[in-house]
Amino acid sequence: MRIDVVSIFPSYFDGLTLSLLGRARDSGILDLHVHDLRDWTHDRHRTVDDTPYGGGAGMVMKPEPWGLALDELTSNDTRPTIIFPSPAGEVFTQATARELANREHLIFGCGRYEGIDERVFEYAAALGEVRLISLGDYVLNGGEVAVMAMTEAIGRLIPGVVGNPESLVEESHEDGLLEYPSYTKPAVWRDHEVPPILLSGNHGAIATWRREQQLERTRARRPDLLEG
Ligand SMILES: CN1CCC[C@H](Cn2ccc3ccc(-c4n[nH]c(N)c4C#N)cc32)C1
Repeated sequence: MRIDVVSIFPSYFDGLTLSLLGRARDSGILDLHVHDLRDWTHDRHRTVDDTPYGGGAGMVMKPEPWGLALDELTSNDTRPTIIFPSPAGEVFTQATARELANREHLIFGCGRYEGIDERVFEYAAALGEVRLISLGDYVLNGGEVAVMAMTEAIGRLIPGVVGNPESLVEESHEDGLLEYPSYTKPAVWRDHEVPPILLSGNHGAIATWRREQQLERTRARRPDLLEG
């Protein structure tokens, strides 16, 4: 999979050179490129924003640099998926991550200020599948944090990125439930004991206990996941 990220803060993504995704990039499983939107400006000040038509506070990202960036990043392939983080978008879930992990080419466009000129989304629709996606119902200052989260959630599902694929199965939201609690040595820590069932060696009973823990936690913390 190829991922292109466009941002006015490209160094935000230095963290994607670390850990699992860093190794996936080094091994060629993940072909990730981060770009500075200002590279597609031509004025002395490398301007990417301007005042909003119709008035209002703040600034809006100009369409021209985005148009040039998208033209260049989509020139070599069929139809990429072009994702713009937005508080007005569909909410990103594990199902979204699974869906996007099967795509060949993702382009993430990180907005800042009050957002990107709407015509950019209209223009992009002729170049690929456009998705406006929100990280959740709270306001961030731009799209970069969302792209970091989405890239990690998607990247870890790409075959070969996570060493043991089995670990992708028993985790929160994969089966619609929250994950069970985890423990490791020592068996007793500051008078806190590991649940004895986990030391029993009875794998059937352990599996049953873990499932019960998942249901109990989901009922208590995320009853919405059990509806419908
Ligand atoms: C119109 N609003 C006004 C308040 C400030 C906003 C700043 N901003 C500019 C670009 C941009 C992109 C994503 C997000 C964002 N916020 N919350 C989430 N879950 C997001 C996600 N994905 C926020 C963003 C823009």
